[in-house]
This record gives sequence, structure tokens and C-alpha cells, in this order.
Amino acid sequence: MHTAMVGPPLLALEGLGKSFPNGTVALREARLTVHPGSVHGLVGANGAGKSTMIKVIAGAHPPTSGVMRWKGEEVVWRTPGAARKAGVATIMQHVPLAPTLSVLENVFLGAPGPWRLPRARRTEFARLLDRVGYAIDPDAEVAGLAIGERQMVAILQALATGAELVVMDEPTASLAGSERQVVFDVVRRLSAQGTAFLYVSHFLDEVLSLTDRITVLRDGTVVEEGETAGYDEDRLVQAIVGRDLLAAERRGPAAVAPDAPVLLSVRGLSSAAGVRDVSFEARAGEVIGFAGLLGSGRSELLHAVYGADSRARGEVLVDGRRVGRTPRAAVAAGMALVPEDRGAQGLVGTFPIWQNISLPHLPALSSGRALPREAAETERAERAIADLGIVCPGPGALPGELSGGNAQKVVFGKWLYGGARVFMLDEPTAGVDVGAKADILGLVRAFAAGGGAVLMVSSEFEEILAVATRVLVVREGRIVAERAAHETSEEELLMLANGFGEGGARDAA
Ligand SMILES: Nc1ncnc2c1ncn2[C@@H]1O[C@H](COP(=O)(O)OP(=O)(O)OP(=O)(O)O)[C@@H](O)[C@H]1O
Repeated sequence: MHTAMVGPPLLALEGLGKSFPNGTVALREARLTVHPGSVHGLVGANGAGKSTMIKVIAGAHPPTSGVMRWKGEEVVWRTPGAARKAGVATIMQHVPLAPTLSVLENVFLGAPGPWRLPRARRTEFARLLDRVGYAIDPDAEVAGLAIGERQMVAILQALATGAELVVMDEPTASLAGSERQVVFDVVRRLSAQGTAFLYVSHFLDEVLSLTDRITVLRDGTVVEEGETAGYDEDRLVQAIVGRDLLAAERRGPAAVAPDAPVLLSVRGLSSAAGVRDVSFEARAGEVIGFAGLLGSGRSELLHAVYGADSRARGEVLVDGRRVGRTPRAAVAAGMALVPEDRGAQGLVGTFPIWQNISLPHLPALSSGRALPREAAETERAERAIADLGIVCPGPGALPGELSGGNAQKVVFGKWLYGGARVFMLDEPTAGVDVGAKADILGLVRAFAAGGGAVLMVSSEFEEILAVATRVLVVREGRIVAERAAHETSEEELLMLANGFGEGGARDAA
């Protein structure tokens, strides 16, 4: 990392304001200064205005007020194309690549210049790989790539367009440890070559280790800006949420009574989606963490338990009674699943928040015939908004008006306030800020303490250890190891998830 502080900044925003038609003021007199070759962290709670700022920079949202300067010159980018042409590339969390095209074709999709000729392309591709220090087959089809590799294709694509500033929105959100490292290495390497990065992330350890400077947004305004060296995690959390939370997050799991009844039994579950002969039990009050790498089958396992995979074979029992193998039967038996892909499976875009939250519970909330009681539903939504700290104009807001993290909290609220007893969470804190993360983990504990059972999948093993009573390690669709949470460590779980048993021997998975 070398920061060229002499000369004008690469990008400067001054007095930036952005209001939406519904009256929400997302940015107020905000400022940002990014220097060439620097890695600049942008952090803030859910709804603080990070995405809005990025979208203004990327030319996707016109600002309502303020000035933007690029290399010292005042600029107005009315389209993403204009920003890209000037040298800004934006990499969003869900990388929009063309799945049926090859890596090579994707990398040069938006690139200008002479790269239409196959020979020139391959030469340039090799040069780009050399710059990032990463190897990937140019002829591989993108559909077959792991998420980490897709991120790399997006970075190569940004370089191919000649980007001088790469904006990354939560680039590591669904990556496993080793894949994250690859992203960090590339960012460091490219910044040393002069490319600047604006790095948006809720993973504060990443922001602290990777960036040179940090800007903290709260409620649309910049509350702090300074050199990363002047921060530690506690101070950054304070700046983001205005309170100290780490104590709550580190509290550790509660113990389960040895005579607690078995709530959920899973027997010999297998599926074509890669789940292989999985059996386990969950007692009332237990939080079971499923530790596995991306692609280990951990999400498929939850889906199979929930009955969402019609090809799955095996038995699932709640309170000793067999549950039919459909999501409908699962819900009726008291099971709830909060999926990882909340965008596609979580919310109905045309329903206000209150309706989304009560969607799974309509029978319980209805009086007489299928007429929902709006007052009860609104009350439930208001409770969810308060408990989970959902930043929104009110229960009548539409999902599209919410920031990403707040929309996730709504999905969470959907299930939390019903009569569920077995709660399955797939990456429950992905994309939510540190404050909400502590709130959600607190809710998980409260749910278990109230006699429920929780199955939780997370790529963050630290988070699993913070709430789980027991950890099941998933690899290649099987449970390859079981540990009591207080008897294991992040390092051990990572080894096991990677297929290494104790002493470095590969487990016979
Ligand atoms: N299209 C929109 N219409 C109305 N309000 C919006 C719109 N997009 C965002 N907002 C609001 O603007 C504010 C800032 O949202 P933004 O998405 O920038 O937050 P964020 O910091 O990126 O949050 P997260 O960490 O959850 O992604 C929020 O209050 C959000 O509800």
C-alpha cells in the first residue's frame, strides 16, 4: 500500500446530499476523499448511506446537492457508463457476470479498445493475471466458478476497463477464509501498483487490516474520517453505532439442560443436491452451529431438513412425530427457515414491511375466515422494527426503500415473531452491521432459552462459537465431526472443514 498524498485526490466528494422521492434523506453534507493508490474503507451501520454514496460515485444515482471532483476537476456522471469511462469500476456483492460466457469473454465484456481481436485479448488477459498475481483458466465457463473466482473475474474486468478506482461493496460477504485472503492479496497488490480502492464492508477486522484511511457514516453524515492506524475494533464500533457492543457478542453460549427433550430428529437424510446420510438431534434450548466452507452442502442440508428439497430422502421428526417432506408441513410442525438468498426467497417487493413480516403467520393472525387482522400485523411489525433496529420510515415502507442490511432484518423478523420452535438460519448476519449482528445473536440466544432449537449455518466460525452449544462440521454433504462449542476453536473448525483431522491427517470424508 502506498498512498500518493501529493497532488489532488483521485476522488473528492464535498457537501454531498441525496434525498429519495419518499422523503428519506440518505446523505447529508457528506464528504469523502480518496487518494490514488490508497485503500479507503467506508463503514457504517445498515442504512447509514454507504450504498447510496457508492451509487452516486458510480453514476447510478444523481446526487441532490454537492460537488464531486475527479482528479481535481468537477464532474457530473449521469450514467454508470460515464463513471466507468472516467475510470471508476464498481464491484457489487452479487457479481453480475454472464454465466454462459467464458472467463475471457466476461473480462473484456465492457472493455474498450483493441481487445476484440482474440490474440490481443489473450495477451492482455495474461498481463492482467500477472498484475493480480492469480491464475484462472480463461476458457472456463463462468457458471461453473466458485464465488471467490467470480470475484476475481470481476476484478479483472475492472482492470480491463482501465479502472483507477475500484469500488467494492462487501466483496467478501459470502467467501470462506482462504478465498477472502485471495481478495485481500489482490487489493494490496493492485494498490501498490497505483489502483485506488473504496472498500465497503461490515467486517471490521478486514477494514482495519486492509485500508489506509477510514470514513465512518452514520445516518447519512460523515461522523469520522481518519487514518486506519488510529483505530482499533472497539473504537470503530463506537464510531459506527455510538455504543459499545462487543461485550454482548463475546458472551458465549448458554448451557443446555442434560434432560432437555429432543425437539428435532434428523435420520439418514440424503439428497441429490449433495446431502449424504446426515443424522443428528437437537434438544430444546440448543443452538447447533453448522461449520462448513462454501459448497460444503451446509445450505443444502438446511433445505433438505426443511423439506424444500423434494428429492431428499430420510426422516425428520419434531417432538417425535414425522414431518411431511414439504415446507408447508415443516411450517405447520413449527419449523422456520431463514434462507441465505434473502433477495430471491425472502421478501415480496410489492408488499409493505408489515405484510412481509406476517406472511408466514397469516393463519394465526387471521380472525374467523382468512381475513388478516391488520392491527395485530402492524403491531408485530413495529415490534420487529424496534427489536431489530430496522432503519425505515415505518411498517408501511416497501422492501425496495430499505438498505440491504435492513431488508435482511425484515426477513429475519418474518420468522422470529411466529410460533416457530425449530429455527434454521442460513448466514443470519451476512450483510448486517455490528450492532444488528449483536442484536440477532442475542435473539438467537433468547429463542433457544425460550425452549426452541436453532440450527445455524455461518461462514464466520467465530460467530458460531459465540452462540452455538454444539458444532457439527459439514464437508462434502456429510457431518464429518462434532464438537462441544466450549471445547473447540476457530482454528480447529477451519481445519476440520477443510478436511484435515487432528494432527493434519485428512479425514476420510
Ligand atoms: N430507492 C430508495 N428509495 C427510498 N429510500 C431509499 C432507497 N434506497 C435507499 N434508501 C434509504 O436510504 C438510506 C440509506 O440506505 P443505503 O442503502 O445507502 O444504506 P447502507 O449504508 O448501504 O446500508 P446496508 O449496510 O444495509 O447496505 C436508508 O434509510 C434506506 O432506507
